[in-house]
Amino acid sequence: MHDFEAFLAPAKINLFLHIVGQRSDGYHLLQTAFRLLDYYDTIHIKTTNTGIIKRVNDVAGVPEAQDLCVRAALLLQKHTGCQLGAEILVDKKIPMGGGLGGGSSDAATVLLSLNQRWQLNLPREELLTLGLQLGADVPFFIYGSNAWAEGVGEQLQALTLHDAYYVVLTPNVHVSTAQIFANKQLTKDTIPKTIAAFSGIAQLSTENSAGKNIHDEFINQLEKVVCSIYPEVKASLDWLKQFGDARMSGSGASVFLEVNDAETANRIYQQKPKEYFGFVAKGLNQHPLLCK
Ligand SMILES: C[C@@](CO)(OP(=O)(O)O)[C@H](O)COP(=O)(O)OP(=O)(O)OC[C@H]1O[C@@H](n2ccc(N)nc2=O)[C@H](O)[C@@H]1O
Ligand SMILES: Nc1ncnc2c1ncn2[C@@H]1O[C@H](COP(=O)(O)OP(=O)(O)O)[C@@H](O)[C@H]1O
Repeated sequence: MHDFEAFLAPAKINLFLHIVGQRSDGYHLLQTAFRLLDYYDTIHIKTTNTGIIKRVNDVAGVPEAQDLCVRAALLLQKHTGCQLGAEILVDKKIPMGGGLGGGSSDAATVLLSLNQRWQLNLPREELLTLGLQLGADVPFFIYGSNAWAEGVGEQLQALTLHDAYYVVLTPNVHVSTAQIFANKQLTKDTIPKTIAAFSGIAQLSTENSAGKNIHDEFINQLEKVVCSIYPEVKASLDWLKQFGDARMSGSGASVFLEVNDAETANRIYQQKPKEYFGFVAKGLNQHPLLCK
């Protein structure tokens, strides 16, 4: 690992997710609130002068050419004409395809770190536009703070959230995002909400009762459809709901419960059935690479 530098790529959860319309290309227009978590992949990067982009470890289920880290580095290289290269070691901790944004976050971390280490100094806005080419969640991870998002997730506004801890469970199923968005049961014309309405509710901190601070008006509209197709997701959500107002993140399969303190989160987590993968995380206010 000599000469490699480590860069963190945090997970995210969607505190709510509404579908408010559909674009002419079929993509759905969303409203969502993204929250960063202190649960990370680590991307180790060594810059080289060979011009070659190379992933130096195996990642189960992700061929090198499809890895979002590699694709992000190649995109940045092509966009800028940069002659430098990079060796990338991807240390995955965030479950893949679990609605926690790991792949998107890895890509954002590569764009942010190589922008510096290759001394490209592209402004944040340009990186946001580049990131969107790799996935709808990538701009959020480049944005730097928790965010209210619209469009397909690329129209971002900073969101101030109170301190909170999350119990996250990821059932061992692969949810197809495309399949869920194509489902006929999905509500696609929810009346848009305002960031002010969400912020008002999100600021309400509950002193004693767990998980009451995300109001019923702000739900994950993909959750019902995912639960009807994947009983494992429903089971883990039902388990968490014993303790409060649990939600699904993104298009699943991960589910989470927000609580006020680490003690409560750990107490709930310790009771989880052994077959569930999960973790406890603190909500972050800023991306670790973009702390002012
Ligand atoms: C719904 C979110 C919320 O964070 O889910 P997660 O990926 O985090 O679970 C994201 O916006 C997911 O965005 P992204 O990760 O780019 O979606 P993909 O997996 O590439 O999308 C797969 C397919 O789902 C459909 N799709 C996706 C996003 C969207 N806003 N409308 C859609 O209709 C499209 O058919 C697309 O081809
Ligand atoms: N570095 C990476 N980490 C995770 N997934 C990756 C990566 N590169 C490509 N992928 C692909 O992207 C898909 C979505 O990954 P991820 O962002 O973890 O989930 P989600 O979009 O559900 O939040 C994975 O199923 C995987 O095939």
